[in-house]
Order: sequence, then C-alpha cells, then structure tokens
Amino acid sequence: MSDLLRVANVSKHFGGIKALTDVSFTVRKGEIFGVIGPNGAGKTTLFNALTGLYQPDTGAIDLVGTSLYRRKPHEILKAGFARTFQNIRLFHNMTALENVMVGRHTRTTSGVLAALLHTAHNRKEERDCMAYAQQLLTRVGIGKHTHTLAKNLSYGDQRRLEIARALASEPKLLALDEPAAGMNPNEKNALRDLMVSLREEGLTLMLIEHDVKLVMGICDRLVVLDYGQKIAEGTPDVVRHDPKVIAAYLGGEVVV
Ligand SMILES: Nc1ncnc2c1ncn2[C@@H]1O[C@H](COP(=O)(O)OP(=O)(O)OP(=O)(O)O)[C@@H](O)[C@H]1O
Repeated sequence: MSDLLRVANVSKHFGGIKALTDVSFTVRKGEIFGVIGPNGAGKTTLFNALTGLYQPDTGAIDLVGTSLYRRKPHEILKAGFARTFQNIRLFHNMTALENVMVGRHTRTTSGVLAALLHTAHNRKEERDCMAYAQQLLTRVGIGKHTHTLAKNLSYGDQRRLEIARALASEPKLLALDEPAAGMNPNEKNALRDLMVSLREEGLTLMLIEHDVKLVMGICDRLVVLDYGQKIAEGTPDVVRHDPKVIAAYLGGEVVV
C-alpha cells in the first residue's frame, strides 16, 4: 500500500500545555488508521492540527505530495482531507439534504454571479448536486430523512449526516472524531459496516474512538498517544500487547 498522509514531528503547545510533541506517523492508502489514547492525550488536537483548525508549532504534513502544513481548513478540504467533529457541527435549521449539498460545494464550479443569474450551468450543477447528496444520504443509511431538519434527527443519524456531508467533498482521506459517541449497539454496528464498506470502495479513514473494542476490531493500524506523545504504532495485535499502552490505559491489563 502506498503512503497517503505523512505526518512528521508535529507539535502544538498551548502556553505551558504540551498538547502534541513531535508526533510522526504515516497513513497508507486504503486503510483504517486509528488514533487512540486516554482522555486529554492530544487526539482531537492532532486532528485539529492536521485539518487546519489549529496551526501546528512545528512539523510537516503531506497528503500525497501536497503540503497541508499551516494551510486553511477550506484549502485542506479541497486538497482531499475531510473530517467530522467530536461535537457535531451541522446546520441545525437546514434539512439533511441541504447540509450535504453545502458539503458538496467544494466540488462545484458555479460562482456567486452564476447562482444569482440562475444560469443553465448553475441549474444543472444544483440538480446534480442534489442527486449526489440524496445518494449519499442513502449510502449512510438516512435516505428516508432527506427533508428532515438536522436538529430533528436522532443523535446517531446526526453523526451519519456529518459523515455524508464530509463524503460530499469526495475526499481521499476522511477523519472521524469519535463517530460512535452516544450511539447504541445497533447504531455502532451500522457505523462499523459503513466504515468497512467505505474502505472497500478505496477511501482511507482515520478514526478517533474511545470504544476500544470497536477501534481494535476495525483498524488496520493505530497510533497511540499519551500526554501528547506517540507511545506506540502498529497493528491492533501489536498495540494491545505493548506494555506502554497497557500502562497508559488500564495500569496493567491487556487492552481488550
Ligand atoms: N484550545 C486549547 N487551549 C488550551 N488547551 C487545549 C486546547 N485544546 C486542547 N487543549 C489541551 O490539550 C490537551 C489535549 O487535549 P485533546 O482535546 O486534544 O485531547 P483528546 O485526546 O482529544 O481528549 P478526549 O479523549 O478527552 O477528547 C489537553 O490537556 C487539553 O486541555
């Protein structure tokens, strides 16, 4: 498998807090790559630093040869790196379909003027965009909620809608920040099936997840953070038997 994302020596400090120190790893094309670690380990800070929400202090971040280091979030999205958020960020008073259509607009070409003038090109693009958004809603399992306002969807469905919106930008890499948080066991199973099928279609996924069983069951490889530093990297089998990981997690027991 070829390398998709190369992260080298990324650090991010907040005043005296070393949220990330010299974190390096590589995500390979077509894998599900987990990022785990205890609370406060730096997982979300890492996603924020990779996707432009935080400016890293040092390091290098490359997505198939394009540097994402200190680029703006919309530039990173356009380069092919989409994400979801730990605290769901949807347009609550817009329908599910409209939320996904917003996500699609990074890949449409009509400018503001064409939209105002309602040109033929603009109308066709909107129709295509709507059809594509509808397909994605079906793809993530909420096709019947097309016209439901985001705020009226169940928690699990809101998380799926976030995934559909991220997919609408046709990313090479999709980072999911705790997608299973608040989901019941059935919803988690559906989410796992969705992630596996996305990988089968060739998408590369990064996953922050507290459900260690889920993450160990689905990830090809993982990186483990503790106090902002990488303490382990490898397959689930390698990671779960790593003494540093065992100590960081449970103070002595093998991780699931
Ligand atoms: N904007 C910020 N300002 C100051 N400190 C921050 C900021 N963001 C994160 N931190 C600190 O950085 C450290 C890492 O936090 P982060 O949220 O990345 O951890 P995490 O591994 O995602 O935790 P959790 O599993 O609880 O979500 C913590 O000590 C946190 O308080």
